[in-house]
Amino acid sequence: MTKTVPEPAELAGFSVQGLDALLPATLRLQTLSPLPGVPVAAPETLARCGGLLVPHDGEPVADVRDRPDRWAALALVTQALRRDLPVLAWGSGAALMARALGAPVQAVHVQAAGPQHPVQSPERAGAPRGATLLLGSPEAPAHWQLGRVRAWAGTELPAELLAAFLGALPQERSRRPGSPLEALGGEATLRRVLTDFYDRARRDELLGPVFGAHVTDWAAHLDQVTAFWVTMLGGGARWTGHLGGVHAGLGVQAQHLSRWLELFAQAVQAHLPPAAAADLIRRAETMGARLGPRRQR
Ligand code: HEM
Repeated sequence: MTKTVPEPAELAGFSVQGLDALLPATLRLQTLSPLPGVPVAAPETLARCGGLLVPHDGEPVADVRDRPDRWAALALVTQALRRDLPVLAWGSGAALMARALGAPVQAVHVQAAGPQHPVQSPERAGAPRGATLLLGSPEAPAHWQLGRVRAWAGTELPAELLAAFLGALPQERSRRPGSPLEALGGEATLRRVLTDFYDRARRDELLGPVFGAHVTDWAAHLDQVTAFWVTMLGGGARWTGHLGGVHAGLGVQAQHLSRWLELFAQAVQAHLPPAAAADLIRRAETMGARLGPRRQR
């Protein structure tokens, strides 16, 4: 399948680059589709995104069958919503945001443009539930806002909307982490916790012999266990397996599990602030409870 690369959208008479340069580096804008001078967002760059532009690119929104790139775009804006990032969307970008927020999208007949009806994208969405309608009607919203998302149905973004968006960015910067993994400091922090935990477990008189009897390659074990926790903490599907199956033949008893949880809590508390530590310990206890019944025999 060949995909035509859309021309970068132009913001009439307005330089994003110029204004963005005035913002602190931590607040830099990113864009979903090419815009001069603005880096294109990717899942791994959203953590550094101060605000997301979702420009009109004329790409489909309602029917995205056979368009993995559009599914990826939807996944990306959904992640931006989860992070509560400030978003400014227009044209087909506005329809995409509305779809990500659950609004229906339809093809529209192009209407005569006017102050109440800017030139429309060929696909238009109703305003998402709970949105504040700023211009137009509920069925044909020209401009709406929901939380930190602002959308303009027209294909050309009025300069004053961009200026207002950029002006509000410093106060609106999202601090919500994208996943529990990010909340506890990312994979590097997780690895420090797990390395410390296995140092303790290997030295432990009860657990040490069990691990010693089954683990020969500790680096590989640490990689596996890290992949497991990354997956459990929403950092990506890196581990596939069955925890019960892995432990079934190890002779794990109740005393092993409670020592495991005790040492895990010690390692977690040594590296994480109290709230993040409590969250990780609670997750381990829940998993331990699932390993439970087999232990009791
Ligand atoms: C909530 C509690 C526990 C969690 C979340 C957990 C997690 C894991 C994970 C993710 C693996 C690697 C699986 C893989 O290779 O794909 C693993 C392996 C292992 N676990 Fe646990 N575990 C728990 C409790 C225990 C306990 C109580 C013991 C007893 C000492 C234990 C001993 C082992 C051993 C020996 C292996 C290596 C098995 C092998 O490679 O043959 N685990 N565990």
